[in-house]
Amino acid sequence: MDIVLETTDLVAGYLPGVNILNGCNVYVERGELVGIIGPNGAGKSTLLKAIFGQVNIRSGTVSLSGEEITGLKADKLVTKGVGFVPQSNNVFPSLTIEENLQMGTYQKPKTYKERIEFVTNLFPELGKRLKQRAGSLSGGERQMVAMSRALMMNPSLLLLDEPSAGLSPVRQDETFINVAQINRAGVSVMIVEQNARRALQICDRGYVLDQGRDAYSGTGRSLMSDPKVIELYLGTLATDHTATTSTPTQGG
Ligand SMILES: Nc1ncnc2c1ncn2[C@@H]1O[C@H](COP(=O)(O)OP(=O)(O)OP(=O)(O)O)[C@@H](O)[C@H]1O
Repeated sequence: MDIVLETTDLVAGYLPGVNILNGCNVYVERGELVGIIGPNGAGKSTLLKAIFGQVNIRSGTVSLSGEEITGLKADKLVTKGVGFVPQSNNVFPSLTIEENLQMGTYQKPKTYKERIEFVTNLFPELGKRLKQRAGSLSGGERQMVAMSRALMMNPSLLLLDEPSAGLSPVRQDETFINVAQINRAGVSVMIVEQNARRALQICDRGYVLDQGRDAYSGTGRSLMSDPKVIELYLGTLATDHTATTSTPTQGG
């Protein structure tokens, strides 16, 4: 397996004595789109923040393509090929789309031309509106700009924290399509989502986090149709109960 990202027994938290991640093991293979779902407060966003050097890691490791990157700070991680798109405040509203994208290459300004070609090929709509201020965009369009800005550094791994949060159903759909498109362009992606069912539809694999542990893992399809996962996390809307091949990972 060609593994881009792997966390091993990750324990992390914000306040002294309170662990939010309680031994979390996840990985992303090169080219994969991996979803992290689970109940409110399970530690999904904390997992992304711990990987991206924004939460204290108390034990365990994070590796990027086999190199240990545990606890490295965000600026280092960006140069090593990790892109992170936080849930909110992820564009500079007073700057134009073009200026936002330029900020994405501030560490490697020479690559700007090549990278802007990449993102505007991916999202032609952005290319047409480069001079528009980001603050005047809809929530979904802002997410597109935020993801594009992270793509300006040509990341080998993109971490997305709830990109569909706060968007209308139509805009959520567009955002999931954009994420799938980024992945198809060759970028490995780890996405945290509250909209679990929709996320699992576009993911190659997923993890259900519960109380800071990876409780279940499997293909998107197997998780969506696993009666235990449905009962605990997805509600009662599922219709396909045929496949039950997800794996309880820690006795979950
Ligand atoms: N900055 C912080 N300081 C202290 N505790 C925090 C902080 N951020 C998050 N927490 C706590 O960590 C726990 C996990 O939060 P986290 O945001 O990782 O969960 P989540 O699974 O992403 O949940 P949600 O789906 O509701 O966003 C929660 O109990 C939360 O209150």
